[in-house]
Amino acid sequence: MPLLETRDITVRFGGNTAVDGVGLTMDEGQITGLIGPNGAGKTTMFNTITGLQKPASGQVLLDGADITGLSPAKRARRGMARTFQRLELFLSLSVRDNVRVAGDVLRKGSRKQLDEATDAVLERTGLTDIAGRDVSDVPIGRARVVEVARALMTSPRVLLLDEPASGQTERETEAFAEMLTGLAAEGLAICLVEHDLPLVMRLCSAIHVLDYGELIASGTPREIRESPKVIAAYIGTEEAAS
Ligand SMILES: Nc1ncnc2c1ncn2[C@@H]1O[C@H](COP(=O)(O)OP(=O)(O)OP(=O)(O)O)[C@@H](O)[C@H]1O
Repeated sequence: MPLLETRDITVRFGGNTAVDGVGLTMDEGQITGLIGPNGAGKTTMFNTITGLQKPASGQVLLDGADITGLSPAKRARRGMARTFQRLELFLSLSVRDNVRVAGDVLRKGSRKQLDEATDAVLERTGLTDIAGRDVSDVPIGRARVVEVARALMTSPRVLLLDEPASGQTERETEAFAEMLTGLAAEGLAICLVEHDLPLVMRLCSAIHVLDYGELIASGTPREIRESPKVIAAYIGTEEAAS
């Protein structure tokens, strides 16, 4: 059974169908890609999975349980965490406090335990050296890692990342890729929305492709690369399906 599954999700904004009957799955210990040209419906799917967007129809299942009616907070307590395409950090707080605050909200335990958990996450994500800096002074590539660290503070089972590599240098992306591979190896189900297609092809075991709100392909990176529908969807965009 997949850890996370959507069944026949449709989302409409007025007369515009942003997501049209999409069913996709994410497995434990795997990095799953969700790709598609601009406006394809990727962020809308993330919003629907995490409870920020109510679908017109369809279901979201976590571990086989229907969570479609649950609030974002309840989903978070069940192990769902995400990052945002437009960074949603607390700019007046330090890196450490941005990470710590997520644990404050969701973790039980003493102050000392929370401090220790924060240190462990900062270490795990390679942020210890900049922990005391204001997040507003941190380059965007590393600020994206701060968002991931904050998500990890909730001890998620499913982690949804919305364009995490955007704004990163090549070196930062390398370190980031290594971190994601390590997190998946520890059992996390990671879903990656990302325009850096070579990165997606390299990291993901399965990829779902949206185009104009419809799921046009699901498969391994090789199947996706060779899919005529996917190639057609990307023709005319700057991104090459290679
Ligand atoms: N709140 C909203 N109100 C109205 N239309 C919306 C809203 N959010 C998204 N849309 C529309 O829904 C469609 C899907 O948008 P979405 O942001 O999910 O695409 P995306 O694949 O994440 O795009 P991008 O790669 O550019 O981030 C687009 O046509 C978009 O204009």
